[in-house]
Amino acid sequence: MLIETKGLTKRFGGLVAVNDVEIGIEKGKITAIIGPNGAGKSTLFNLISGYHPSSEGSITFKGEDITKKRSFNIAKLGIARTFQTTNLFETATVMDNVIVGHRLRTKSNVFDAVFRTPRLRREEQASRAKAAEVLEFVGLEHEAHRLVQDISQEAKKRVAFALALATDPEIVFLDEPAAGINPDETENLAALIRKMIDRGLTVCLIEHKMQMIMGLADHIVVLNYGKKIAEGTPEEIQTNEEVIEAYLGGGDKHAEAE
Ligand SMILES: Nc1ncnc2c1ncn2[C@@H]1O[C@H](COP(=O)(O)OP(=O)(O)OP(=O)(O)O)[C@@H](O)[C@H]1O
Repeated sequence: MLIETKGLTKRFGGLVAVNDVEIGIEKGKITAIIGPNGAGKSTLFNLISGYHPSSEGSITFKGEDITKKRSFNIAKLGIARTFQTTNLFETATVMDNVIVGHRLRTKSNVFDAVFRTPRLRREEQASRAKAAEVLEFVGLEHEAHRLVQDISQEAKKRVAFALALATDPEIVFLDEPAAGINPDETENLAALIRKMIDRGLTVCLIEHKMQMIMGLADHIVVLNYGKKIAEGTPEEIQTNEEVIEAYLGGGDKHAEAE
């Protein structure tokens, strides 16, 4: 397993958002985390990517304990993520947005910036080259110099992917990558996710669009009220009684329909 969690728990005051969760994310595969609204999916992502400290339990990446690491150091290890609402700089170009993502991996400091040292110039060039490479990968090479505010919703999703890829990750966590886009655009993004797998990446995603997930995921983990209630192949999950009950049973807000 590339990533494993054991007994992972997150409490917010009295609320147990993630409750004793054990998952394994296999290298080179697409793992989907599904569950009704408020099930703890985003919190689980936040724990693994170091945005929230866990209350209990452990997280390992390639056997190394990363439970206590901060988000910056986790990103450096090769774990990237996108957010439900990625904060892009709307009035900057697509290219500049992606360059910011790449700066995470560079070393220049204020001294370098003030004196425009060779290191800074070298790194700027490298960042630009990396941004161009990932923009081509996500199919946005022709939009690189457009302002983010002028590109389509699907293209913005691709920029978010490019930002994550610019950090040279081994695994990418995608938080609802297909939210707010139409079925054709959703299929395009699914194809991009498959392309990431073909290039040797591992993908873990949260998604409410069941049709997309069932056609894309190798392995599905289902959360409900913070607990893992099922996991398995799409076929196994679709026929799992507890999963059907979680989606169709009581409760106020449930997963959005296709
Ligand atoms: N920072 C926080 N402080 C307090 N409670 C939180 C915090 N983040 C999440 N929660 C609560 O934890 C629970 C799980 O939320 P989370 O966002 O992880 O669910 P989710 O499965 O991602 O939901 P959605 O599908 O709506 O995004 C919810 O009850 C939520 O209100």
